[in-house]
Amino acid sequence: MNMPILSVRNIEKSFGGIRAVRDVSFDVQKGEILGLIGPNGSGKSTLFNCILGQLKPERGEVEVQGRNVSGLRASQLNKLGVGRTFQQLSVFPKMSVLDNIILAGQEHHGSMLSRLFGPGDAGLTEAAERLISFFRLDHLRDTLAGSLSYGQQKLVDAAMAFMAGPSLVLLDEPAGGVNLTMLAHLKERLVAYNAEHGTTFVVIEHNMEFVMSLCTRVIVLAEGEVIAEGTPAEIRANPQVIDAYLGGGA
Ligand SMILES: Nc1ncnc2c1ncn2[C@@H]1O[C@H](COP(=O)(O)OP(=O)(O)OP(=O)(O)O)[C@@H](O)[C@H]1O
Repeated sequence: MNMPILSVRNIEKSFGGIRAVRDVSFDVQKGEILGLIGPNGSGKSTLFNCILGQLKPERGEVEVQGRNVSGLRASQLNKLGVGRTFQQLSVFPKMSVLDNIILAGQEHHGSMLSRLFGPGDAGLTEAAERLISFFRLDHLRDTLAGSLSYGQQKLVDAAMAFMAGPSLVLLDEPAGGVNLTMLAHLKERLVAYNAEHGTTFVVIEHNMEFVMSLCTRVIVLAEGEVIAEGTPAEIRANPQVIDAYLGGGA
């Protein structure tokens, strides 16, 4: 069995009396697209933030490719090939699509990309243009990001995360607020990126259609605990999962 790209071991995180994440453990293999779902308040964001060093868990460890990364900051994780997207867009509305993506590349200076292309702007511009083409945004290259549709901005956001050439990306509700046509495009491009680059994705998502058709495996959290894990078909048919959603009113 190959070494997992991500190992989450016995993570515990409480806020006062609320045990938001309770002894959660799972592995993610290279190239997987793993969905992390669960009713509102089940601990998904807290778990993401513990993995990404934005919250300090009381207990547990996180390993990336066998290396203990507990306590590392986001910028340090970035250098190890771990990227993320946020629920809230991180594009600068008054900058063009191209400049937003180049700027993201500059922030990842010293990352895999600069090892591949060198740190010069020409390399960054070339890489940004490749991602713009990949997401089929060529016609919007010089358009201000703020004037794009929400779904198009989500594509730019993903391109920005991919500028570091990450091997693992955690996507926080990529489908939120995106219309159906753009959703299909986003999903198709994420699957294509995964197939072309072998990039591993871990996806928090409320949109069941999206998550079940995008992901190769799904983990379900309820009240801070993993209650199920399996293929999308297994998860859809799991009575405990159905109960958790109906009980949680989601
Ligand atoms: N900073 C905080 N302070 C206090 N309680 C918090 C904090 N962050 C999260 N919680 C609580 O921890 C629990 C898990 O919340 P979390 O946001 O991780 O769930 P979630 O599954 O991401 O929810 P949603 O799907 O609604 O975003 C909830 O009971 C929430 O109220």
